[in-house]
Amino acid sequence: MVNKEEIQNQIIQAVETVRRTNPLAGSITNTVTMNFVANAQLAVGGSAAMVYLPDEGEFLAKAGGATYINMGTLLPVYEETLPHTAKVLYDTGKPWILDPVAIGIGTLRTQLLRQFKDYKPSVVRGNASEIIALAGLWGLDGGTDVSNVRGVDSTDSVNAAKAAAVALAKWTGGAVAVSGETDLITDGNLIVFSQGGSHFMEKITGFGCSLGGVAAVYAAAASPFIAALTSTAVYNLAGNRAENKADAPGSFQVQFLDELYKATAEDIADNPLEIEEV
Ligand SMILES: Nc1ncnc2c1ncn2[C@@H]1O[C@H](COP(=O)(O)OP(=O)(O)OP(=O)(O)O)[C@@H](O)[C@H]1O
Ligand SMILES: Cc1ncsc1CCO
Ligand SMILES: [Mg+2]
Repeated sequence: MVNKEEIQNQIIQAVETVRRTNPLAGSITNTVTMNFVANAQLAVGGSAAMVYLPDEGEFLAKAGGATYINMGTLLPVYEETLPHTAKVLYDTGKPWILDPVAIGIGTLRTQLLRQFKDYKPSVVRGNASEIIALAGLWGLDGGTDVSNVRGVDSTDSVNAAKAAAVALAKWTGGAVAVSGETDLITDGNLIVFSQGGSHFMEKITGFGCSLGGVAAVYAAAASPFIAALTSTAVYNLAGNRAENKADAPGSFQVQFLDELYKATAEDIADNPLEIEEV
């Protein structure tokens, strides 16, 4: 039997531990949304640091409680930085979050994402099309050979990524979070649907990226599954609240960061979630 109350207690623990301990979660992430990722990490109580170079990725992997890797805007140096950092994370057993942004574009991205299969990210976070394409690239159930990602955007529904998400979580032994109007989080045994958020989140770039960065902050203090659930829940809660205070995307983003900062552990745990067994 699934104990929802136990999951909610663990969410509360994760939020409180992060606010008390200010864990470092380093990132190698895209240049479009880097600032938003760092600010969201700080708003929930974490500490942020962004780097590009191989030895600096290794340094943060070892120094931080968890690491965020986002493939958004690849640079030549990432051919060395990303596999090097991911291997250090895997070898040291440190949690790491992979956001396979724009999977399908270019050969370096494909090559790097293929390599990550063996370094088993603790949380894979992406929109539905990215999750389906990654399962396809790794030869897992629910995946497709051809990416339906349109640039960085999804063309698939969250539900269409269910089998891929479960297969990825079973492969990594961690968790997978699929974002969309309703979010889906799985550890391969349970599937949780998290409600909330706002349509404005599609009108500002980086809500997905920053969600991944926040998941890394929580992964420094909780299991991958609870980290994925907690980050998704606080995003849905803060998105709802910000929508009530803003009437356009720019002011929404400002209100959202404030609500991320203000959300209590209990309110985050109480954000609507539905649980089913795989
Ligand atoms: N229509 C919507 N209604 C409610 N919440 C939404 C909606 N669309 C996205 N969200 C929320 O926005 C956040 C980011 O999800 P999204 O699927 O847009 O990520 P993404 O496509 O990877 O974004 P990006 O690549 O721009 O960072 C999640 O918390 C998700 O719940
Ligand atoms: C728009 C964009 N392009 C590369 S990364 C990024 C941020 C959203 O994923
Ligand atoms: Mg994205």
